[in-house]
Amino acid sequence: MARYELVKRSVALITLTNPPVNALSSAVRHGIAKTMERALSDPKVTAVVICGENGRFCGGADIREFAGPLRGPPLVPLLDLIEAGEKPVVAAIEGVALGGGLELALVCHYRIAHFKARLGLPEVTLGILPAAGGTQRLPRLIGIPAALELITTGRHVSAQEALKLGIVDQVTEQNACEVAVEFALRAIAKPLSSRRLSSLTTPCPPNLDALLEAVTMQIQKKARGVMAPLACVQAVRAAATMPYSQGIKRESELMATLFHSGQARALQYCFFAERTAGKWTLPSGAQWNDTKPREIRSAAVIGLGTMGRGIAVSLARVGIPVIAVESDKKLLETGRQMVIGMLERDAKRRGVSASLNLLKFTLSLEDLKDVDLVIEAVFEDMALKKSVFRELSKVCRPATLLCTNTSGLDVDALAGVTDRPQLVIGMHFFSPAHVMKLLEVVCGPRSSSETVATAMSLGKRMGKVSVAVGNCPGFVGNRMLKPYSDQASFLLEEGATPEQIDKALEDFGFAMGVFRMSDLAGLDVGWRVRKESGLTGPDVDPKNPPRWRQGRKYCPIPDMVCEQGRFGQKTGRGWYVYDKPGGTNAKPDPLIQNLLETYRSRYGIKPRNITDQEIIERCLFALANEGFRILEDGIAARPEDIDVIYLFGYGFPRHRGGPMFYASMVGLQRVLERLEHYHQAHPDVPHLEPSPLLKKLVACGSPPVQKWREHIKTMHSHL
Ligand SMILES: CC(C)(COP(=O)(O)OP(=O)(O)OC[C@H]1O[C@@H](n2cnc3c(N)ncnc32)[C@H](O)[C@@H]1OP(=O)(O)O)[C@@H](O)C(=O)NCCC(=O)NCCSC(=O)/C=C/CCCCCCCCCCCCC(=O)O
Repeated sequence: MARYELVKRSVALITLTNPPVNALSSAVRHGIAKTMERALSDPKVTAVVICGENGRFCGGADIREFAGPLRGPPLVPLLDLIEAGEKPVVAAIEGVALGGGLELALVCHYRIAHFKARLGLPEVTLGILPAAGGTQRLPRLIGIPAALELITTGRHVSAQEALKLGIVDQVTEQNACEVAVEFALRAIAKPLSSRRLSSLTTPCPPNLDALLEAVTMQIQKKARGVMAPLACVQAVRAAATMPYSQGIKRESELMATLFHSGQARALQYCFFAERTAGKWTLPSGAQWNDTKPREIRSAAVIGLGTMGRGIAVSLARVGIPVIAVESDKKLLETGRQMVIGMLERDAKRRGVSASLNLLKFTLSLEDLKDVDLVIEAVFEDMALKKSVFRELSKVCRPATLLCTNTSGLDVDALAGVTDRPQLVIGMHFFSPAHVMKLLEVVCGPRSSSETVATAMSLGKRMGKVSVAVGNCPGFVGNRMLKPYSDQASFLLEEGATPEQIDKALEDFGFAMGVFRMSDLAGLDVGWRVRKESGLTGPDVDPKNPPRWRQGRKYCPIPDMVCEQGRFGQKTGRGWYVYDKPGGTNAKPDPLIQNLLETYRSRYGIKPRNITDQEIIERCLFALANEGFRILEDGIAARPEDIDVIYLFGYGFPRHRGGPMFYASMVGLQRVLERLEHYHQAHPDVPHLEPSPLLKKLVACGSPPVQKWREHIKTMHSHL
C-alpha cells in the first residue's frame, strides 16, 4: 500500500498505492509507517519524497473505515513522526491532497504541487474536522483568517491559490514527483526547524475574538444546527491560543464529539449516496458500466421560458452547440437576450470567455434536422408537448434523441407519438436549471439503455447529479412533494399557521419551510396543476362535498389563497406578505390568519395546539412514507437515489441525510408507530397510512438503509 524506491542514489521515493484516490486506509498507514522507518534509518537516504500512484497524491482518510472499529496505526503519531524526522521530506502533490491527504502534506517539510492539483480540508462536509493536526498546522502556516475559511467551509483551492496562500512552496507544470526529487536533493543541507509547522507560533490577528465570533455567527445563520463547522472554529481557536501539544489534544477532544454523531453519519452517507446514484441499472440488466453513451455534439432546446433558458446555458457552457427554438419573434428575442446575459454573467463569474458562438436562435423546428439531441421545455401541457414531439419525429433525423423536461407528465405517452419511442426520455431539470445540480433522468418503459446512458452522461457533463428514475406522475421528487405539502395544509386546517410550520421545518434544517418555498416558486403553478387534474376550478362537480375530492379528504386552503390573486413573492402576497412584488422579506399576514379562522369556523373545526414535533413527524414521515411506496413501485432503484433527489432538488438538510436516511436514523419502528398513530387520529387524511414496505422492513428487523434493496429487489421495477 506504499511502495519504496531509492532514486538518484539517495532519495527515498514513497508512493501511496491505494487506487482510486490513495485513501489513507489502515494498510496505507501501515505502509507509510514502514517505509518512513526504512528511509529514516537507512544511512544512504538523505531525503524523502512522498507521492501518490496514478497522479493522485491522496484523497484523505478512508471514509469507509469510519463506520467500523478503528484499526491500524493512528494517523496523528504517524504524522508527528514524519515531521520530527531529521531528513527533509517533500510532498509531491498531483491530482488531489484532501483532508488527511493535505494533513500528510503539511507534515512534510516542503510541498510541490502540480498546476492542476486541488487541495483542501473537506472534513467539515463529512461532519467531522481535520483531526490529524490540520486544524493546528494550517493556521500556523497561513494564519487564522485564511485557515478558518478553508477549514469551516471545506473549500478546495487550486494549486495557484495554494501557492498564494503559502500552503505550497512551488507549483510546477512538469512531473511533480521529478521536481520534488530535485527539490529534495537541494534541501538536504538546509535546517528543518522552521519547516516543522507544529513548532511555529500561529500568526494571530489583533481582533481574534471578534473574528471568531463573526465566523461563528455566520455559520449559525447559514448552517443552522450543524455541529462540525462550530467545532472547527473551536479547534482553530486552540491553534491560536495554545501550544501545539495542547492544541492537538483539543482537536482530538472536539473530533470525539463529532466522530460518532448522527450528523457525521448522515453527511458521510450523503457522500457515498451521491456517488451511488450515478450507477443505474435497468430491469433488462443493462447498467451504467456496460452501456456506452452516444456522443452529443449538438443539441436543441425548445421553449425559452425560465427552464429552457437555463438548459440552453447549461449545454453551451460545457461546449455543446445549441439551437434554441421559440414560437414567436418577440419571445425568441426576449429569450435570446436572456440566454446571452446569463451566459455572459456565468462566464464572468468563472473567469472564462462566454461561448456565445455556440448559440443559434430560430423560429423553425426544421433547423433541428441534424442535431444529436433535443430537449423540449415548452409549457407543461400534454397536448402541446405531444404536438411538439410529433413534429420533431418528422423533422429530426431518425437517430436524434428526443428528451422532455416535463416535471411530472407521462414520458411514455410522449414516446408513443414519435417514430422512435426507444430514443425518448425525460430530463427533468430543476429551476433555475443552470444553477440547480439535480437532474431526474426519467426512463420510460421503452427508453433504450443507450438512451438512458446518454442522458445520464450528458447530465454529468453539464455538472449535474443525475438520478435515473421510473415514469409515474411526478416521478420521484414531485410525487413525494405532494404528501409533504398536503400534511402542511391539513395542519393549517387543524390550527397551525404558515409561519409556525415553516419555523419548525427551518429549525429542522430546511433553508425554507414549505410555505416560504411555495411563495418563492409561485403558488399559481400548483393551482394550475390542481385545476388540470380536476381538484379545483369549474370542473369540480358542485355537488361534491367542499373538502372532499376524488374519494379523499382535500384541503382547499391553497386554492382559496390563489383565488385572492396571492401567487407568492412575485405578486407581493402569498402565504406571507412582502414589501413589494418580487420582494423577499416575508412577513406573517393578518389576512391569512383571518382566512384560516373564517375557514375553520365555516367548517366547525376547533383549532388545537399543534407541536413542532407533530409538524415534523407528519410532514417528514408522510414524505418518507411516499418514498417507501416509490421503492415498492420500482420508480426509484434505491433509497439513496431518493435521498440524493431530495438533497439536491428540494433543499433537504444534508446533515439529516435525506428523507429515507432520516427515517432510518429515527428508527423505522418509531416511524411506523407514529404514522399508525396519526393515521388512527386522522383516518381520512391521505398519505398517513404506513406503506407495506415500511411494515415489511420493520418486520425484518429494520435493516440499515444500504440493505433495504435486498428486501425490494423482487418487486416489479418501472425503471
Ligand atoms: C476529489 C475526489 C478525491 C475524487 O473525485 P472523482 O475523481 O470524481 O472520483 P469519485 O467518484 O469521487 O471517487 C472515486 C471513488 O473513490 C471513493 N473515494 C473517494 N474518496 C474517498 C475516501 N477519502 N475514502 C474512501 N473512498 C473514497 C469514492 O467513493 C468512489 O468510490 P466508488 O468508485 O463509487 O466505489 C473525491 O472522491 C473526493 O472528494 N473524495 C473525498 C475527499 C475527502 O473528503 N477527504 C477527507 C476524508 S476525511 C479525512 O481525511 C479525515 C482526516 C482526519 C483523520 C482522522 C482520523 C480518525 C480519528 C478518529 C478519532 C475518533 C475519535 C473516536 C472517539 C471514540 O471512539 O472514543
